[in-house]
Amino acid sequence: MIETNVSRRHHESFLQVIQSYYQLTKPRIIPLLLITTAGSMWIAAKGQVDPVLLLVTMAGGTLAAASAQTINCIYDRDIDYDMERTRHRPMPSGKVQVRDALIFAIALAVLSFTLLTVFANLLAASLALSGIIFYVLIYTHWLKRHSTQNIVIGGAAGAIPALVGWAAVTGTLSWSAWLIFAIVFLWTPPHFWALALMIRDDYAKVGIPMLPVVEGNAATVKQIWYYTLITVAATLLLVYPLHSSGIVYAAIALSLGALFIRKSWRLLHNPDDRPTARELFLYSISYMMLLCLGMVVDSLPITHHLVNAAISQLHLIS
Ligand code: HEM
Ligand SMILES: CC(C)=CCC/C(C)=C/CC/C(C)=C/COP(=O)(O)OP(=O)(O)O
Repeated sequence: MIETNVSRRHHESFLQVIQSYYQLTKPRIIPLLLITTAGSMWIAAKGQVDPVLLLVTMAGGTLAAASAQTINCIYDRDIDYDMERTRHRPMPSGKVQVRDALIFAIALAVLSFTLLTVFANLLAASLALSGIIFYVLIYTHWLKRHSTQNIVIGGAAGAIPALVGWAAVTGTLSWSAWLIFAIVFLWTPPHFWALALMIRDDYAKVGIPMLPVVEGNAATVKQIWYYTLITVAATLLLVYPLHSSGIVYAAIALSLGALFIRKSWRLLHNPDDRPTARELFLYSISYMMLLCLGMVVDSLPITHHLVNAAISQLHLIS
């Protein structure tokens, strides 16, 4: 009886340890990073992605992002302890020691690099590694605590998975790859500043110079507005002049974009209204998810067949 209780306790604490390491990787953000990788892969492969390559690239991307987030958790453990939202993370709450987290992060990075080099190619592996380095050194170490432009420049790290996807398929980077990178890059300020408007007091408390803290809500919503407009315009360049996506993607990008602009416009006129900021933040996530799914659907051979059939029907009628 006593032995059973002891083994149950061991079992529970083992699960808690696993859970703590899992939380270090900030797992909720990773699926969207992977969706941007997928959008890029499908366009690069013209709708026919090798399933093994897809699996390997997703796994390599996940490991790289998890490594980057773990190092971020180690570095930011002081401010994470002071902020309500992040206080219960594994580092500030003392569930994982710095040395162990560091070993975990290095193991993840090595695994990611090896997997991508062996089963995809060196360019994809190096891009993922540069994503980790950029996120840790440029965003976390250099900019996050020192510049109101922290997330604008730092946003480049979050856009790298799109390059990884393209590189995994083609072994090179093209204009379209850089455009998908730019779309995620330009989308990041509306995504993050909408959230920062909601939790600016938390950032102010720990002295992180997020734009709403330093320049106020009115200046922030203006910036969000401009970035939203440029993001939506950029999404259309995939159709023209690049011709990498077709009419189905164009319709999706236009509809999603119109809604993005509407929500951003509402925030522009209600800079102090937290529910409006929250609505834009939540929408920004659905927007990126659906936009990338639109890239995938548009690239599929069946979509091309259906579109061509519809166009021939229209010709017949007219
Ligand atoms: C420098 C750039 C970025 C910053 C500073 C940032 C910051 C944040 C923060 C602070 C949260 C709230 C997380 C929480 O409550 O624990 C969040 C949520 C989220 N971010 Fe970002 N983000 C950035 C870029 C990205 C990128 C590039 C993606 C994916 C393409 C992304 C996807 C998400 C998702 C999916 C969530 C919602 C997670 C949930 O369900 O709670 N973010 N972001
Ligand atoms: C290819 C590759 C490995 C790319 C790395 C991409 C990556 C990890 C992007 C994450 C972007 C993000 C959610 C930042 C939040 O940081 P934060 O520290 O401001 O968030 P917090 O306030 O919740 O701690």
